Amino acid sequence: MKHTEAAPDSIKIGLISISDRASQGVYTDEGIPALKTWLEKAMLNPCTFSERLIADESHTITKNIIELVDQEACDLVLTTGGTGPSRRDVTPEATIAAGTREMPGFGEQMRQISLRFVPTAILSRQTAVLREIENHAALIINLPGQPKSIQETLEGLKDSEGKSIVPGIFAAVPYCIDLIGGPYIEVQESVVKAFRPKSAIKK
Ligand SMILES: Nc1ncnc2c1ncn2[C@@H]1O[C@H](COP(=O)(O)OP(=O)(O)OP(=O)(O)O)[C@@H](O)[C@H]1O
Ligand SMILES: Nc1nc2c(c(=O)[nH]1)N[C@H]1C(S)=C(S)[C@@H](COP(=O)(O)O)O[C@H]1N2
Repeated sequence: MKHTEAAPDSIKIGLISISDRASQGVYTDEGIPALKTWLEKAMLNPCTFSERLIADESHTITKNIIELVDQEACDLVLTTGGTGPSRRDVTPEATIAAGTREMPGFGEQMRQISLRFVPTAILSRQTAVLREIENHAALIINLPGQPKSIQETLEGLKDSEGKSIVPGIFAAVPYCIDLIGGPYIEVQESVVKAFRPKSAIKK
């Protein structure tokens, strides 16, 4: 469906929580709820979510990303967890295996943002990729596993009056999805301000 003022494009979003313990029921998964809560607050488009809670297994992560893009036609896939230096943290490599091209700027910006919250931000190896198949493409982004890091990285750092100090990575997502031929994403400006060149803004 093409964008019109009356009917914003609907967007399909895949959410993957990657945690050995949450997937085994040792603790309750907070990753998917935190992702959904933030997206429901930020997105003005109607969204359909496909959710997966899986262990830190490389093959399973790659397979789930590919299924969400190729079979469920997701435009955007967000993962949470498994980006650190522990032996079991394999999300970045599994994401790269599912991608056709890497988008390193997302990881770079996330580490910059996260350094404003935790000195251990540099321990996250998070990245992003495009997966481009015939007639469809998607953006896949890794977020760290700490549930609070989801809002921190997507929304960025704000002052006490809500003014942006460091923009969150979601600011660049709508234009990236435009460029890969996906739906026109509109976001709640008070949550995150999307950056698009003037020529790409639809009235
Ligand atoms: N899906 C989740 N739900 C709730 N809390 C989580 C989740 N993932 C991580 N956490 C919390 O964030 C901390 C750091 O996340 P990290 O991804 O490094 O976990 P981990 O030590 O690899 O363990 P696991 O994969 O079993 O969650 C965890 O120790 C846990 O307290
Ligand atoms: N915004 C933010 N980024 C963060 C964190 C956090 O709490 N907030 N935790 C850091 C820590 S302690 C680690 S080990 C790495 C990797 O986390 P992961 O293995 O849970 O993905 O993310 C880092 N990035």
